[in-house]
Amino acid sequence: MDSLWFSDICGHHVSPFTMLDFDQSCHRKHGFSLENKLVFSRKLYKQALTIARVVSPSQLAIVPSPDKEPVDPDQNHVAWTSVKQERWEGELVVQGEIPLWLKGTYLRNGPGLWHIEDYNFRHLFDGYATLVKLNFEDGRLIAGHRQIESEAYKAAKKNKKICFREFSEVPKHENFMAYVGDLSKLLSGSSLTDNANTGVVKLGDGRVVCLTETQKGSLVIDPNSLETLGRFEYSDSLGGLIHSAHPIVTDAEFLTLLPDLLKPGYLVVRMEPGTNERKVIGRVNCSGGPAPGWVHSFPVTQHYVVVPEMPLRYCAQNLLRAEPTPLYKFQWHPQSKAFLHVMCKASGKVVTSVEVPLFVTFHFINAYEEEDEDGRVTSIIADCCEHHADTSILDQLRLKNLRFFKGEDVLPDARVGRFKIPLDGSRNGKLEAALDADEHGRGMDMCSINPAYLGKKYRYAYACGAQRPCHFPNTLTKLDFVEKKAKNWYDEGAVPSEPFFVARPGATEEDDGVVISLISEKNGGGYALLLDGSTFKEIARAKLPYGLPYGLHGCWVPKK
Ligand SMILES: CC(=O)/C=C/C=C(C)/C=C/C1=C(C)CCCC1(C)C
Ligand SMILES: CC(/C=C/C=O)=C\C=C\C=O
Ligand SMILES: [Fe+2]
Repeated sequence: MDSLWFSDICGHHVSPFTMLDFDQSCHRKHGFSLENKLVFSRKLYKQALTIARVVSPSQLAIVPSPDKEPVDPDQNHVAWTSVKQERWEGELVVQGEIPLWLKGTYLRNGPGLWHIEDYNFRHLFDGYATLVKLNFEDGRLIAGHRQIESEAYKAAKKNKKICFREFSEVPKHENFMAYVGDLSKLLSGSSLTDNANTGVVKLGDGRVVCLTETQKGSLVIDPNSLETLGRFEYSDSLGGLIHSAHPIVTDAEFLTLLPDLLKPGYLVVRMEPGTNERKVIGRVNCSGGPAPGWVHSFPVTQHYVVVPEMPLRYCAQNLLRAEPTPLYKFQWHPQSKAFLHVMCKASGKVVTSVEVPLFVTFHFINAYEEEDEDGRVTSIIADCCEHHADTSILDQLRLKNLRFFKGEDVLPDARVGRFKIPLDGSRNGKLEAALDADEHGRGMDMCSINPAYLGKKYRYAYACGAQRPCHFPNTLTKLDFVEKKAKNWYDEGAVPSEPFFVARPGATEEDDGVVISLISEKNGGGYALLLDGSTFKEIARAKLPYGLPYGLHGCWVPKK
């Protein structure tokens, strides 16, 4: 049966046809019906056939993970080691002083479990989500962590194997028919992961949602118990399978981008607090390339949404592959160029699309409008953690590379990339470093700002930088875009996670507040750290009972 399938699929006579036709013809010939009768795009389907042609049945057998190598305990940093247990909660002993105004819960999400039984995952982004909380009140600190109960995680635990498509991992198929069945599930989205391991946001109505890049991976959690309450169901009929991992969330709205892989472009959508319905603000068509650029994040100004079109683009072929490619589900298309599109939030009109130098970024930091003396908006400034248009950072985030550090300086350089987008009809935008990257050791990612400055002219950002030699960002850094200086915090061998800024209630200065980070230490320990937002000096730390794995993004849930 396998070889029959293979030769059918390899047939050179294949004409464009729908899934339904395909299903019927499969059923006629082989008594095999594909589970999904969805009529899907001919284009994607033809791509599926191309992949099927290049994948030989032997490649579909269960294969050991290529990264399954003996782990050197000396290299086994707790940041890159699966979380010790499903959950824990307890009060921490605080050294220093937690300000009494700090009342609420910091939540941090990230991929904390990177194996199932003896199968080790490949990439940082594959891990099953571990949610961490730090609850501050009256100078005291209660911490906890818990695994997010996604369908993907529950199925993996039950079946002792990966059952959904993760960032780089794909369930192994027993035979070729199972592979073809999985392709149809991929196109309907049912085989995609809901492992909400990227971030966590508090909606304007108080609901707290963990997110990843698949829409189905939007899971509502309880910020106190960290229990997974269920899927956040989008009640609209916008469809699509993926969205930006970083929506812009304020008390007034939730904005996100839905990439359109079939007709390359993006829908800009908005959801009101208290609803589950996203409404379309507008649509941007891509200016180049066969597919939209990856939109892990995007920035907004007060009146505009900036839609980035990176030359690192989603790749339907790579989505369908059983084994990861060097760029996973993406492909680098330098010839397709890079663009930034600016959409008016009120009208949905694209006011400009400019070509910009090639860039690679996961994270935009902020954006704002620049005005002339008559108050007319002349340009938009958009800042991001920019990896010098070099995609190798994605490979550097493979667990094999993260777990192997022998002192070589292998972290690719990054900078604060500052785009200037003219609004006078010019066709090109500029990209320059906002400050000398040596200020932060030429490492730059995992940024936060004072949320009151979202979309507005701002002076400070907090991020992870580098003290070299290193293989991963290892400092906490305060960036000052006026003085063009950085202040750096460093603890030898420690891996700090995203510095998260919480403003002091009533503050008038942008940096009046605290910066929270969770630190994974080289000795296997870990602690919660509080820095003063202004001086960037330590004000408190509290040791955790054991070190936690590296985590990605957080949010602040103030005490009601
Ligand atoms: C953790 C992080 O930053 C990114 C996670 C990205 C994920 C889980 C992406 C998953 C995807 C699939 C499973 C298939 C569709 C493409 C894509 C969105 C990359
Ligand atoms: C850890 C990371 C991206 C996370 C995405 O959410 C990037 C690190 C880059 C290092 O320079
Ligand atoms: Fe991110």
